[in-house]
Amino acid sequence: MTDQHPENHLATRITERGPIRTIGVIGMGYVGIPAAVLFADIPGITHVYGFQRDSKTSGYKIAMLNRGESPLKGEEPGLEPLLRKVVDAGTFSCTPDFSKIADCDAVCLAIQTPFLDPADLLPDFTPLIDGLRHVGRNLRPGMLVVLESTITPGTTAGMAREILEEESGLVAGRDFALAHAPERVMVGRLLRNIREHDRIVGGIDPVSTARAVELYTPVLTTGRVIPMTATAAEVTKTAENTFRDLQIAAANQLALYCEAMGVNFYDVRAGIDSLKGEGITRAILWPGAGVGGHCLTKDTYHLERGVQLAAEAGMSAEAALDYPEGRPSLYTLARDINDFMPAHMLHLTEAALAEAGKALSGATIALLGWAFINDSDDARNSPSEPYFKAATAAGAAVRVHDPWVDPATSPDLPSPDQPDGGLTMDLEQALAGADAVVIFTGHAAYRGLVPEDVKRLSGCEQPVIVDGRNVVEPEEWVTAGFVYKGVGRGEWN
Ligand SMILES: NC(=O)c1ccc[n+]([C@@H]2O[C@H](COP(=O)([O-])OP(=O)(O)OC[C@H]3O[C@@H](n4cnc5c(N)ncnc54)[C@H](O)[C@@H]3O)[C@@H](O)[C@H]2O)c1
Ligand SMILES: CC(=O)N[C@@H]1[C@@H](OP(=O)(O)OP(=O)(O)OC[C@H]2O[C@@H](n3ccc(=O)[nH]c3=O)[C@H](O)[C@@H]2O)O[C@H](CO)[C@@H](O)[C@@H]1O
Repeated sequence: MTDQHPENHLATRITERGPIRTIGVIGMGYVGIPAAVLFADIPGITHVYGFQRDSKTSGYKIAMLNRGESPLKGEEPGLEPLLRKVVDAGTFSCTPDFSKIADCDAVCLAIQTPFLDPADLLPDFTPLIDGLRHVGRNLRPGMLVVLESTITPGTTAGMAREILEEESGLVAGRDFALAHAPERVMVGRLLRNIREHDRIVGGIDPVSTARAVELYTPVLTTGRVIPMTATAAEVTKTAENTFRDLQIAAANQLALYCEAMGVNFYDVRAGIDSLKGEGITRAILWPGAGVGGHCLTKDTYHLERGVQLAAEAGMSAEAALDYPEGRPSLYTLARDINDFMPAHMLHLTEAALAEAGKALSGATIALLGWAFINDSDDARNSPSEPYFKAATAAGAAVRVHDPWVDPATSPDLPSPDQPDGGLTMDLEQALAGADAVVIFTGHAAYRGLVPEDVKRLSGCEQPVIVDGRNVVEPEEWVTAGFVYKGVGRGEWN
């Protein structure tokens, strides 16, 4: 007998299975580890398996986690004590044995989804597909499968569903529940973000959504669950970062206009920001040397690809995208503007050196900041990198400093072929002989730079400073004999 209402079939299977007691989280990384230990700390949960493949690069995490030690870099308040608590309580264990997925009521996939090559902007779903196959082979009726990874809209109801059904012989929405619940964590506040941020939860059908809401609700403290469809959840995640990137691009473009008109962007920003009130406040962000990191540099392209795939999938006529003929996407244009900012920083450097009677070729540049974000060692997709490459190609000698990024442990070095990768944590070493000091990251250490000290350390009669994060006070540096340029600052010499 074919069930006219497959979701009722699923509801029956879920009822038969009862409340969620055993959970699996695949991918013991920045997202998976906090998710797993928070699940394991919920009263009534019997066990949480942290599934981690025993790979060369990450297999070491298995033993570490089972000892109650976190393999994550940097400070994560509360994480290790909670990990130790649930390991000691026996409610969490890490394993490479995927067959234990069959014992779970719910399985979450928190696997990385990098872009293979920034040039083609296509995501590398290989690790995620491998994880989905492991789940499919161990899938049981009534189970809930949740994708937490950041994915292209359409992936949950499309590729993921197909793989799970192919591997299991079961039918999504009839035999098992399937949903997407994107992560909004930020490194340094993983546990807090999961507990306090609202949680978007989207199923491929209402029963799947309800089961996913049941899974995540006990984890939240001040956050609330926001239910929707799986594809809407995928669009929400990618669009929330697309919008942030767009807002930054709007600030960057206005900063370029202000420079061209000899106007101080920060005066204009204060003016715009003074407009307060319901419906008229402006969300103006900050211009800078560029946009880096793992989220904003990619999520726009996930969103764009989602629209493209929907069109190619021949969605119903009304789903075809209606957009001004031949016009580029506003969002990819925003990406282009943000990706232009390192080039703008080089133009500012060249102009400032020219005012000091020097050329870019043959100049020595102290590039301050390799991390993509303030007071962090995270250098993923750092805007400093394209600047470093372009300045070096133009004949400048570039010395990179960052007080947080340790050359000995950093996977992304300015020039790996150099003994220390062209990166130093010693500011005096970086400043020695510099014709130009160029600030790329708003580290607190750079806010306290004293112009006279920097000039002395550089040994340069008329040095140059280019401020990409508005962290120094122009007048102090001009008075100390620097040629000053700053993003959005116009003429200050
Ligand atoms: N890190 C963040 O701040 C953050 C924030 C929001 C969203 N996200 C998204 O969450 C996802 C995970 O990101 P992350 O930072 O935790 O990645 P990560 O690289 O830190 O962790 C991924 C883990 O999964 C493991 N893994 C990969 N393939 C596997 C497989 N087939 N089976 C078992 N384990 C496997 C890896 O070995 C690694 O330990 C990504 O899609 C990312 O975009 C990350
Ligand atoms: C869970 C998740 O996905 N979280 C994301 C994560 O994003 P992230 O880690 O990439 O950090 P961002 O702060 O977005 O910075 C990115 C780059 O943009 C530059 N920048 C920033 C602001 C500005 O006004 N002008 C700029 O030029 C900055 O220097 C840096 O290079 O945290 C944000 C909250 O911090 C979240 O909103 C965002 O969803």
